[in-house]
Amino acid sequence: MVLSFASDRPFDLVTLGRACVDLNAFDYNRPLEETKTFVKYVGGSPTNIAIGARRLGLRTGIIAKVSDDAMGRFVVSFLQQVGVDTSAIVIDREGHKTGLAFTEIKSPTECSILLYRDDVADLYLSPEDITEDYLRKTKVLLISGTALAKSPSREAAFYAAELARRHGVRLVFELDYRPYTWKSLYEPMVYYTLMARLADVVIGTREEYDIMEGGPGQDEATASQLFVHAPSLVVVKHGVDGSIAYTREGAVKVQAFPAKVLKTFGAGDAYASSFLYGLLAGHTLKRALAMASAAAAIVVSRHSSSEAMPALEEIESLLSEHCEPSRG
Ligand SMILES: Nc1ncnc2c1ncn2[C@@H]1O[C@H](COP(=O)(O)OP(=O)(O)OP(=O)(O)O)[C@@H](O)[C@H]1O
Ligand SMILES: O=C(O)C[C@@H](O)[C@H](O)C(=O)CO
Repeated sequence: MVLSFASDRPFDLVTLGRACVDLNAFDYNRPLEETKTFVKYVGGSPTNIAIGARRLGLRTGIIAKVSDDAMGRFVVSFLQQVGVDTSAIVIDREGHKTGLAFTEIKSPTECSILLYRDDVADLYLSPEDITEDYLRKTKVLLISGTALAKSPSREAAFYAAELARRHGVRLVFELDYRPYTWKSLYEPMVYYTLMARLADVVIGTREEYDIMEGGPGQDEATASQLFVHAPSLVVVKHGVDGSIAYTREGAVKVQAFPAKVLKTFGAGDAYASSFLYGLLAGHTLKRALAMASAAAAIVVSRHSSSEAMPALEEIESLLSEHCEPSRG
């Protein structure tokens, strides 16, 4: 087992961060300016991860703040339908809105996201909204880096991380950098570093680690610097060039799977949910990485990032198709 987890907890995974709405271009393969129709999905990286992990059979929940309107109700009701626990979702009573993401699908390789996130409800999650009892109930807490972009969500995330450590909950930090939410590059540099040092597992793209480190770095050096602190597992994603996981004992690399790509976003969320599933199921690091990579390849071939999350059989079938790697 790569990591041990507390036993006898009602939840396997709780995520903390934004619960939002994605409006994905329906008449795609054109710029956003020319897109007239959109399909509405639940979105936001930590929410997608809770949904993806639930689809694989994990018992998941999410700590978030949503608007007191139709968008907030849409998010909560979808999560309930798919079996993600919503009892720690707080309703904002001060009129802040749920974030919206308009996704542009110009071509399978040219995608972008236009976020409407001014004064969004999720960044108003506050330490008072965090319940110690809820955190005590999970094996893993995943914190999204975007939750650190602003107070009081920033303090809520650090408070939750502290409670997680106190109660033997494994802490996963997903860097999840979205440029528009931060005031300067110094902010993510400082807060990412502080959170990453507290976490057991850190997951991010090379570009996101560069933001954290304040300049271009090397994967191995990134991992070694974190191993001085709490992390024992550091995952660096390189898009279609695959990903690599470092432990104190060494590194394991996995290739991306070939995919008929519809859009590029959502890959990272599918990857995290499936990777954590693999770790919690006690698979080898190689197998957990391959499952992550397979889930990501499936989601990039589909229209959404949440409803598109694959079932275990779909991941296993892709793995066996490519005969990689052996079970562990
Ligand atoms: N075009 C692709 N085809 C197949 N697999 C892909 C593709 N892009 C990404 N992946 C897989 O998804 C993993 C994560 O992708 P990436 O490094 O782009 O993370 P990310 O930037 O967090 O994703 P996102 O775009 O969802 O924010 C990669 O390591 C790879 O396994
Ligand atoms: O909130 C966002 O950043 C957009 C997401 O909702 C979207 O589903 C995505 O980018 C997945 O990673």
